[in-house]
Amino acid sequence: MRTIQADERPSAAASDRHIARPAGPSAAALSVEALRQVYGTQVALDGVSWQAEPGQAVCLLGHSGCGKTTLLRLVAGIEAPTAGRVLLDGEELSGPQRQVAPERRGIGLVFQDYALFPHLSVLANVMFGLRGGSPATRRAVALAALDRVGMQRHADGFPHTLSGGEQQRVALARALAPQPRVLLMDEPFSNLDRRLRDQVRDDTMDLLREAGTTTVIVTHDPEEALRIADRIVLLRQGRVEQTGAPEALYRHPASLFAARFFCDLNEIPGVCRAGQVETPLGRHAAPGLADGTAVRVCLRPQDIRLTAGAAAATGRLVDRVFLGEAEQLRVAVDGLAMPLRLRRPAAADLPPPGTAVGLAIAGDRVLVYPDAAAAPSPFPR
Ligand SMILES: Nc1ncnc2c1ncn2[C@@H]1O[C@H](COP(=O)(O)OP(=O)(O)OP(=O)(O)O)[C@@H](O)[C@H]1O
Repeated sequence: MRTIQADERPSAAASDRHIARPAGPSAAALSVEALRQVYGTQVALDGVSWQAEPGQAVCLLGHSGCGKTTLLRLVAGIEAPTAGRVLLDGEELSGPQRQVAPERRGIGLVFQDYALFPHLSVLANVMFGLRGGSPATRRAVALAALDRVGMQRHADGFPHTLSGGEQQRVALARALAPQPRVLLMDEPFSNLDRRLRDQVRDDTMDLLREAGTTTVIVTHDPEEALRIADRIVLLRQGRVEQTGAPEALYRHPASLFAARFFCDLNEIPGVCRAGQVETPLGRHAAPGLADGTAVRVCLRPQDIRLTAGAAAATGRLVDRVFLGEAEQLRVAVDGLAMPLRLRRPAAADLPPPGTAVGLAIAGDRVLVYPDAAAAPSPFPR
């Protein structure tokens, strides 16, 4: 089955954030072509291809075990692929004939646990990866890198005296000091608590955007990918499920898997007849699906609202969960096995449970997919 590229949709180009992102002087275009990686009988990657333009931030996104870290290791050159190629500005780094050593690739790495040397000072940690030039020059370059991440005053300190966010910044300075052509980051924010994570993440992405560094970031968190990426590569069991700009993937997920990945969905089973699916919430277009196809009609909770006017359906309010700024309502609708979930800004004027309510839905936001559970898997391993 051909994977639909979200970029093929007209809205993708308009929302591609990298257009406004100038590439740094050393930033390179990275592409991986048909990468395959097999460990014994385990197929970790199977025909994976994607590109990062110079200066772009690409997020490799997917559930645990889908092959994200393996991809990073192949790009870094820590492992050689079973098949396929890695290219930097068109030059083959890994391929059937060639395997350039990691230290000769001009690629920087930030590990999940930062991997700072505990016995070296902050400054020595940053100087560690610098080659060439006099010790005084290397020291000046390392201090400048620490300055960029706001850590110069900790130059003589040691990693164990720093907070998690500070260690992350030192790791970033160490990776950026040699001016890599590409920076790879493996779950770089996952060790930080939530409040600190947002701040460090925004600061890091600002810095990388300023430097114009081509960056590949591994994450399993869809919100993080939507927030920081110019381009997302969504992986599923060693294959690319979909690639594109964050907004394109969110608005136009190419499969039920992709839709579920980015949002909690109300899923209503149905059957396609003459290009449409009849549900208790009305009739929905199902273009391109054959008569008799079992489908899932998917509605995001934020695309359903209560209305006193013309309603797609009526139901009875079951309950409300207060979420701070927002609230989730559950509404039972005749003909649906499960109550519908709605999300809206928290309001004071909620009727009591059991009240009859009208429901309006954003018809242009309804997603319809073949029901993967009712059909053979399109992703045989
Ligand atoms: N050296 C190895 N030997 C055998 N199997 C491996 C090896 N490295 C990875 N795998 C397998 O390859 C698959 C992909 O692993 P990988 O670490 O790339 O996933 P991941 O998406 O990074 O997962 P996580 O988010 O949990 O870190 C997994 O099934 C894993 O068990």
